[in-house]
Amino acid sequence: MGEQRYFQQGEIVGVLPAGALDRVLDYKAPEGGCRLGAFVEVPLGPRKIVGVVWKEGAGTWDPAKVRSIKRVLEATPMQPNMRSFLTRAAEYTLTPMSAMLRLATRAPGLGDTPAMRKIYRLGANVPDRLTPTRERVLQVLKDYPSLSFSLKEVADMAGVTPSVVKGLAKMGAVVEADAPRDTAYPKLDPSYAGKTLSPDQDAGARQLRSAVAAGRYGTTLLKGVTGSGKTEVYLEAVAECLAQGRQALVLLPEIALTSEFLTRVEARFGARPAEWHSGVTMAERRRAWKMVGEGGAQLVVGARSALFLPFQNLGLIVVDEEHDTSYKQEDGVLYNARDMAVLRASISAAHVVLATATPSLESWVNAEQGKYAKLELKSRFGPAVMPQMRAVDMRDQDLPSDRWISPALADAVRSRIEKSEQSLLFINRRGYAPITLCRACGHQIGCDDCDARMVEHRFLKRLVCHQCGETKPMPAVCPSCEAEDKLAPVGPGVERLTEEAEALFEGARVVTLSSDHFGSARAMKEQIESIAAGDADVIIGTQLVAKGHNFPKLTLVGVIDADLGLQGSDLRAAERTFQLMRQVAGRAGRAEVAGTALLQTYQPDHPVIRSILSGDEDGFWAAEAAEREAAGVPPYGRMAGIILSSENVQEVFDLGAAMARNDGPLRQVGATVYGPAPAPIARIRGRHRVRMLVKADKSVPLQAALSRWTAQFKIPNSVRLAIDIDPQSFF
Ligand SMILES: Nc1ncnc2c1ncn2[C@@H]1O[C@H](COP(=O)(O)OP(=O)(O)OP(=O)(O)O)[C@@H](O)[C@H]1O
Ligand SMILES: [Zn+2]
Repeated sequence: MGEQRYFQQGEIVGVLPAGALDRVLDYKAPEGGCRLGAFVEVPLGPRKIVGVVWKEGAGTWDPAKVRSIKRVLEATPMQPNMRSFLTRAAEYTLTPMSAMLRLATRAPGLGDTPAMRKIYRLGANVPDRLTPTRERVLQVLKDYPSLSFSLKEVADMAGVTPSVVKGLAKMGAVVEADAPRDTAYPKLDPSYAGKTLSPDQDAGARQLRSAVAAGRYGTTLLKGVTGSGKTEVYLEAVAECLAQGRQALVLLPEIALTSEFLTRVEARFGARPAEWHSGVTMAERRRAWKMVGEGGAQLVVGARSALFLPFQNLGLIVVDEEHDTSYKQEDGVLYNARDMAVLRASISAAHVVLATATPSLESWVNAEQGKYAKLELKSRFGPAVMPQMRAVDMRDQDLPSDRWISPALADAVRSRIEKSEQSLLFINRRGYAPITLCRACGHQIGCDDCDARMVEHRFLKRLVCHQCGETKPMPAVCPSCEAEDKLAPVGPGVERLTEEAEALFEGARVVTLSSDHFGSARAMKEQIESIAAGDADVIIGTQLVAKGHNFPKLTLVGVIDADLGLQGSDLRAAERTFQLMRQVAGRAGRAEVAGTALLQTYQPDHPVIRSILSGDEDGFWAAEAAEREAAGVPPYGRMAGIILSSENVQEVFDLGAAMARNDGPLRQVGATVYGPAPAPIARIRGRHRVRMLVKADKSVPLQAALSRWTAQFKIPNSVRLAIDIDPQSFF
């Protein structure tokens, strides 16, 4: 990376402010000058905000009136390829540049002066009296001359109280010094301890290694059945990247998966990488951000926002479980991390590995068309075989309306308990019951601010709105007719299923895995580890368990409601159900004993259920692709969701109608706008919501047309307009 252009003090530069005005503004370079790309603090009105020196100044202002940059922040200047990434990501997602830059400056304490900490080293003086505790301290410092210890660390290692160390410092036998708080991550060694790979895995690893070694942009779809060892294979791509001296990023869809992954990285490379997600401390996040920028972090494991870290020399991005819907950010800046990973890699000459057992249709089509290279692992690693999948036809099962575990499934669970094997019962619904109904008047308890029912959570002892997060206690009487003792739960959630399982399988250890049940990432990690160690007989879980976990004793998976995802009008309903069912089933039989998956369904002949059971994946994708192509929807056509919201219902409908009428810029490129219509969830947090859908051919330059279209309207401050390119959800 070459040094970027330098501006002398007083030269006019253009600064893009983060998260404020969406414009590059002129400032004077401060005392000492600044480089292009520098992170700076500038005055904006009465405020001070962080920005980046984006380009030369426009010079259109009276130089006497141009204000000066306050100061240059301690951070490596942003590189040109990061600036083009942000620019292109903003163009693609129709996001204001300043909001985009905000994603790239989300380092806690970025504006603070570099934090220092006290470290302790061996001093020149000899203490007047050498007590055993003092001797131990000096010995520790002698043993590790290259480490910088904090007070607590030396004291702990020597097994003394901090005052002993302080005492030695007073005598000059120990030196107290200031050192920067953020330090580089320990070196990862690419040749530390590779596993012996199976022939299939080895061939895959070679293909990925040479793709990374090529040093050019490319994307590989790594499709491997659950338990085939995709992680082991892509870690070889990481090894190659590190050996090339470039940085690597691994994105995981779920924080709960990081801890197991970090352990595997440590086993492979001898040290732990940097971590970036909402579960790490502020101090650690600041360290990660700084070190990624300075090259002191070779590998980052993180959530989607890690894509906006200031990598200096990015050679590889792995998107694990690439089909996962959580890669789509549904709040604020609407972007899909999988697509943005491809964009960032193409700008940085990096390789992308999309790893999954059940690809998204988009990626499957890209691989079929040759845009992505394809790599397949068709069998499980070692003696493990793929689970058998069978339907339980619920029409034949004798079950009262407030029970959900069929006799057939219950028998299967019992036989596993007898053999000390584990069973997993999967239900994709948090809480106790989705509906609370008054049996006197039929009223269903809803959220005050949203057009949504409140979900009873017994564990939290509250009713919770899954749209806005609002909670309230269960009322004593019906809020509508005031009848007493008439409120009843309707339908199952994970907590209610636990209750049923505890009653059915007396004496068995039943454990619930749902995100609501853990106060911290650590608590969840411990629960997952204890299950893996065999401390549970029956696991009741939501979505959380479907992803990536390894429970060696698990041999049975029961899906309580396989039909759940097939309802609704989402164009991806079939795809999602297929992915989810195959993923959940993939938790079974990952070690020696073969696994079975039982799907409870009322529609065993539904084409999607049939293809899930038959395991004819390519057949499923091909049929799904043909249907989408015929309908001209993604990935064969382009779509954008337009969501207008306001507290005033008339205002959103009026604006929506005006937008639909004045669709000239869209029609010009052959795009069509549908709507406006009330959104399926017509009110969230007190705001009324109206949706429109824009459809176009794949070749249409949709973003430009959308910009011209929306620019025609004056959007009142009370209305929020969100444009969702390639929408994944339609609520
Ligand atoms: N070559 C190997 N040597 C030793 N163990 C291996 C090897 N390959 C895979 N394994 C083990 O097999 C298990 C499954 O591997 P891994 O988690 O990588 O599979 P996966 O394809 O990512 O599965 P999923 O899609 O279900 O997440 C792990 O416990 C892993 O350590
Ligand atoms: Zn609500």
